[in-house]
Amino acid sequence: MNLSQVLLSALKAHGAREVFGIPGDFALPFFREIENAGILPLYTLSHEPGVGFAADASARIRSTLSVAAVTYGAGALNMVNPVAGAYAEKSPVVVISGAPGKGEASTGLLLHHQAKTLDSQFAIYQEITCDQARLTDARTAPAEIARVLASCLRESRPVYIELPRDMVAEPCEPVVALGAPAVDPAALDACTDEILARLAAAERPVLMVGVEVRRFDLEAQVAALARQLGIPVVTSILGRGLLAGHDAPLAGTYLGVAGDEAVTALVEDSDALLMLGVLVSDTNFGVSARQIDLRKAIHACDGEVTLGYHTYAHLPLGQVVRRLLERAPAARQMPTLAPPSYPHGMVADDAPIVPGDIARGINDLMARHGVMPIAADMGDCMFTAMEIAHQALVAPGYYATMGFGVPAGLGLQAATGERPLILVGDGAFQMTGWELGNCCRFGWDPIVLVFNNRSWEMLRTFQPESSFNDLSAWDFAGMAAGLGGDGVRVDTRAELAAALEQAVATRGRFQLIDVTIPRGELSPTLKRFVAGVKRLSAPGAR
Ligand SMILES: Cc1ncc(Cc2csc(CCOP(=O)(O)OP(=O)(O)O)c2C)c(N)n1
Ligand SMILES: [Mg+2]
Repeated sequence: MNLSQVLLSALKAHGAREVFGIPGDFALPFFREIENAGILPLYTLSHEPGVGFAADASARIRSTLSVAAVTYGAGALNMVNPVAGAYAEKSPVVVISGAPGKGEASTGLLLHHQAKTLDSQFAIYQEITCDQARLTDARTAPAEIARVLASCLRESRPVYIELPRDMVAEPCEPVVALGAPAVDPAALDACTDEILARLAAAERPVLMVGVEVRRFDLEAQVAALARQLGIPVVTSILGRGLLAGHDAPLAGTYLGVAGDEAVTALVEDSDALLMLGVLVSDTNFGVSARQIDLRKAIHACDGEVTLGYHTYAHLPLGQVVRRLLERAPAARQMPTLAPPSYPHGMVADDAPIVPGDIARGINDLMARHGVMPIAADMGDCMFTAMEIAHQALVAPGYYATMGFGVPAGLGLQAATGERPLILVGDGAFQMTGWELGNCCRFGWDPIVLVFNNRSWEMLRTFQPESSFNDLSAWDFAGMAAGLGGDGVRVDTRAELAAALEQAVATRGRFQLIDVTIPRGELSPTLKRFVAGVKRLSAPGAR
């Protein structure tokens, strides 16, 4: 085999099921190898941010690594933002960048696509990946690939592989995958015993699940653990959608002052908050009504478990969950929880549409036609997603970048074959919505709801005096046909209800519903979030 075939085979063996990418002259030879080898299907998109977001979503929904292949310089540096978001939200994306060959790198000329030096890109990617390799020697390449792919899966973070274009066809030995690092059984037992002792001594234990539970494919085990422990479960905002379809005593999503009061009280009154795979971020905890004393919490994330003032190192979450399941006593009783409730029954009348209506309309639609995986962009559409019945959701809930929604929806359909629902604001659609033009090439047919308030509304809520938050009215519905889909603008709730039914009934072409929302109208969740942030950030609030 050659180096490209070895790399592609190793990627597939480690869980990759496709490559998203855009070539360039430094990557053309590698893309030719991808196409000729047929080891992984290649989906080329139109702009590298879309490549990164699509690969990120594929990794999230399949709970394993994914691949984003680009050219050197203009391509790879164009993808820095999505990879940074994948790093922040623990999504294992393998970035493969073409690069100048040995000969050209030594000409002494400034090469096209070169920024500062030929090492600059590698240095930039060192900041947003957990491991890196430059495949400049076919003798060491298998071990380099094995190391980097093992890091990607172990850390659940992006990694970076630089592939000089004169190396792609070099004969190469296959990759031998590295095994998982050994775990100290005594430390694991001491840690799990301490966790169980704290939970047993607590009067109000609560389990909070976060992104790592999905990333390490632990939802079934964590649902079983919650049942065995007999304690209520909540998700973090970034963990929204976790345990959907699993039998777990799920109370809802913790949103602090922006969320359900009962869920907020459950978490903030707990005397033993067990956080599994939760990122302790401002979006997860920044709107806590009361400061949660994290020193009383038990936090398992990033391969460590912290209890109070001490930390157990090198304990992967999967091992901790496995050992807890083996050692936890059977629950005396299950918590009596009111199941989470979600708004239904949108009135299909001539009233204008507000974001809360969209959540109701989608909940009604899914009650009739079944759930769909959801990709949400940053903006009020993401807060509206918190009001949609709990199911698989990918959204930039912590890194909070715009542009994620449409490409992530395409990544979902490429990865799962399931038709996704995409929620995106007009501002974010202006960034990456055009990737919909690639749907017809690959047979994708997402249903896309554009929250068209002609505004950067989230910014306006924090700075209403600035007129630069006003956007003009783009006719997104009118643009759909030119991109190979169907578009309709809806101004009333009756029109929204009809458009949703029509979209579900139409397969094979993306369906874009351009939803007119009066400027200034917010989802109930965003209203509470903004009010909470303003109140908690007021002088003397804490
Ligand atoms: C890549 C990037 N650049 C800027 C910003 C900063 C921002 C956060 S929210 C927002 C406005 C979003 O407008 P949209 O119409 O999409 O949604 P809505 O507020 O509901 O009306 C901006 C510009 C972020 N997060 N990411
Ligand atoms: Mg908007």
